[in-house]
Amino acid sequence: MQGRFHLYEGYSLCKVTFPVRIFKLLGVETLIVTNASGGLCPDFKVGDIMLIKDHINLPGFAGQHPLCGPNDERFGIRFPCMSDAYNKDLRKLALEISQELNYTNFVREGVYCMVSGPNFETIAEARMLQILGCDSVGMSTVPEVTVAKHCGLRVFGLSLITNKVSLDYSREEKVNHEEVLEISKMRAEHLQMMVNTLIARAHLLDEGINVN
Ligand SMILES: O=P(O)(O)O[C@H]1O[C@H](CO)[C@@H](O)[C@H]1O
Ligand SMILES: Nc1nc2[nH]cnc2c(=O)[nH]1
Repeated sequence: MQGRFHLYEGYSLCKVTFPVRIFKLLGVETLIVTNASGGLCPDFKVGDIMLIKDHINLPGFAGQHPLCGPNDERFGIRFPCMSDAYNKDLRKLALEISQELNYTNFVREGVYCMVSGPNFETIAEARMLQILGCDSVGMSTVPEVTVAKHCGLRVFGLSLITNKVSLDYSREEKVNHEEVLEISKMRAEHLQMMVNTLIARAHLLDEGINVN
């Protein structure tokens, strides 16, 4: 996909995730998601690439969930397991690739949290998310991943840390969307390289071939 739909644009989560079901019907087996997010983990720097290990579906806690409503059994079961949403083998492969590409000083692993947006976090909200165990926060991805997991797609996710989320009332810098775009442009080639290499090697995992 070139771009995506967001909840904050006014689309229902059913519409936001519709393309994922189309992918499934087209025979797609693996969904690779990328996004931009704000770093909450104190160790993260702007420009880091975070391999998404897990997520927190904050809108889902409040009933904004793409699988609410009658379950379409053609896609998946009523109560899907979500404890292994991000495929372990692909994450391991991505870590190995980041070593080969000499990217280790800016590749991390962590937990992504979705909020609805469109405003960026207040300091109190950011502190709360950090306490909850979130390493980064953004306004997308989780609905698509949830629907992908529901219909049995294998998922791999990368989040680019485009800014540090303000956790301190004395900090003067303010996050803005221009910064998000600028950092995304700066890291675009590294992200492309990681994804391209991963795609080139992922099928070897399916065939049970040692990728090292
Ligand atoms: O998650 P993506 O769409 O990559 O982008 C993130 O960056 C935008 C805010 O700057 C929001 O859309 C947020 O979700
Ligand atoms: N919610 C949220 N989304 C983002 N997308 C990019 N940076 C951020 C951020 O700091 N907060």
